Amino acid sequence: MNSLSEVQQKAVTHRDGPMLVLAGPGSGKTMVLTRRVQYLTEICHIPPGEILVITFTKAAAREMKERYLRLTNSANTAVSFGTFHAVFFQILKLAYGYRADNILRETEKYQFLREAVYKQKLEPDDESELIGSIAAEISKVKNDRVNLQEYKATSCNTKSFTAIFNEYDNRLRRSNKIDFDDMLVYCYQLLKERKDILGAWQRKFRYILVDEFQDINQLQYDIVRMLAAPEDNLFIVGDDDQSIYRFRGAKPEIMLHFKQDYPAAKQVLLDTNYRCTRLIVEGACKVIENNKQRFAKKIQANKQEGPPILHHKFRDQDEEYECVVDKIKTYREKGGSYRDIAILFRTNTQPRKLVEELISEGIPFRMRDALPNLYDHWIVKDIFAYLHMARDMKKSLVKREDFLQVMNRPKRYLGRECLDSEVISWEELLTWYDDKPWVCERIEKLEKDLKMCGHLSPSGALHYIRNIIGYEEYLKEYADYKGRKPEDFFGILDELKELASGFKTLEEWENHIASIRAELLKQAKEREASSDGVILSTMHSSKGLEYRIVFIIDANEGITPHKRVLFEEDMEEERRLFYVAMTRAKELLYIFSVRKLYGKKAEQSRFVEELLEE
Ligand SMILES: Nc1ncnc2c1ncn2[C@@H]1O[C@H](COP(=O)(O)OP(=O)(O)OP(=O)(O)O)[C@@H](O)[C@H]1O
Repeated sequence: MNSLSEVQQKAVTHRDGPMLVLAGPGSGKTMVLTRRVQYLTEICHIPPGEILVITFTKAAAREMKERYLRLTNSANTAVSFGTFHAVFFQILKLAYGYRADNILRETEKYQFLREAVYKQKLEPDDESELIGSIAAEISKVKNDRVNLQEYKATSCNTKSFTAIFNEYDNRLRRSNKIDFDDMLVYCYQLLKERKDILGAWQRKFRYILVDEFQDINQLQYDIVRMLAAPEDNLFIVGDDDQSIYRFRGAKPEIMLHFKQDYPAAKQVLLDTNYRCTRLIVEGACKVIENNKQRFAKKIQANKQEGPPILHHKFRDQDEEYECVVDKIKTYREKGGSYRDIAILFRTNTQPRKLVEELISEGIPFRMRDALPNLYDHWIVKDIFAYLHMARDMKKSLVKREDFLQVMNRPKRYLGRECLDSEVISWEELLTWYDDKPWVCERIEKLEKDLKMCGHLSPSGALHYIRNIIGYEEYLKEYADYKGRKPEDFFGILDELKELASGFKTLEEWENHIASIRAELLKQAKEREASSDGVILSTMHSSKGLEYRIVFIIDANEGITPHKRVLFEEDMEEERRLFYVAMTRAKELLYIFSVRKLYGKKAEQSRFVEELLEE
């Protein structure tokens, strides 16, 4: 067992009242929390049932409980380890008799929202994107306790949003369901209105410990404050530099202002990193020091200097991923385990090509996040509709469904009524519109373009569809209408072109797509069975974890930091994310950038520049 440092000891043995433990990465937060619970039960003789440890994820609660059981050498405990939602649901369960089947499942949620969206006749191009952003907005409204009447929506027009919100909420009530946000809202209302119930829970949980406090939102904080009163035995642990959930409503300023809410609060700083070698700690600190909104602190490493952080710039992703694969193979040949290695990236769409590379090289891997399928994106579906039409032109068998998908992308002024058979007849189309020469002109151009496309490789056809057929122009207008940057949509086309390169025919490409799909399914099944595999994770999902070797890939502007960053506070959050990623490495950290991304010049990430600054 590790012996505690002096400051760790001070935190662990704090007796009563509020306490803030500010901690750097790898400084032993989990260890301090578990040791403190042990101290409270074994030394202070607090009944274990009076202690509540709150974490952000189920996995963290499980991990914390297991570590505590190992520490105390026991098989079970009455200490409660749970997420905010689990704890608040327990309170609601007792008050209202809710059962687990009252909790709305994710699939039901999307079904309810989808139906509400249909009623508004919004006709989005990307239905799942719209539903996702409406779901996030509903969650924000509930969590921030915003008055819906005064709220201005961003996912769609405010009138439709209000109608969708109400429809969704009524649907929940009718089916006697609550969603995850309601758990907080209802719990807050219950404890606010029923002093007797609040009193009972205050007596039950006399000691409350909260992990990852920097990620708390307003509603969670308000409830925790009520529960902790009047004794205020609130022990909070967090690292403001690792706050990465602002987009989900986390308010790191709550931790920064904790001393104002609790002037009597004691505070300690765990500033020694026991995880990473010294050069990794120094590099990470150099980057994070560029943030202005933070508790000023100096983190030092407990470990030796170790090898330097290895930064390398590659020509393109092909060269970059080849190097990742080579290094993994070499490490493995020297007897290392795959599971010692993590490859971290900013967004979960990033590693598609890498995944293909790992599959073809036979390197096992485990993904911590689901990989969204690019081929399910509406833009990709449009492109494939064109590609299929171009292929089918040769046999004069262009399908109605493909034609319908893109007939007005770009605008050709065509109506669905002009098509009545399953296979397109160009003559009939021209006859239908013979009184509209400008439409006929467009039909003839499309026919000619498709014939042309039919002779090209997939990659050549993609270029043709984008530039000659005018799909890029259509996307520009679409982005304009949506108030988005066209680059957001062009990125999908760029990525698709990259994936298409090397395939001579559409058939060859589609066979490859099918085999990758099958392989990913197989891998997902095997994931549970075999535990050895390189870890592939977004930076967000890597929080709290540690690996001997870490690769941060595509450290480029537009990726990390993400291109959607608008304000300085978002940039600081991006920097924190990069800092979290860097501090996952125990011994070896590779940071890779590319000079060309999807065929275009790419700038190295500003975070790399900050790291390399003299
Ligand atoms: N006093 C200590 N002496 C030696 N090793 C320690 C000490 N405290 C913590 N460690 C080790 O340091 C590593 C990091 O600890 P832990 O995972 O608890 O950090 P953390 O603060 O939760 O990190 P993060 O916030 O970055 O996820 C662990 O391997 C832990 O065993």
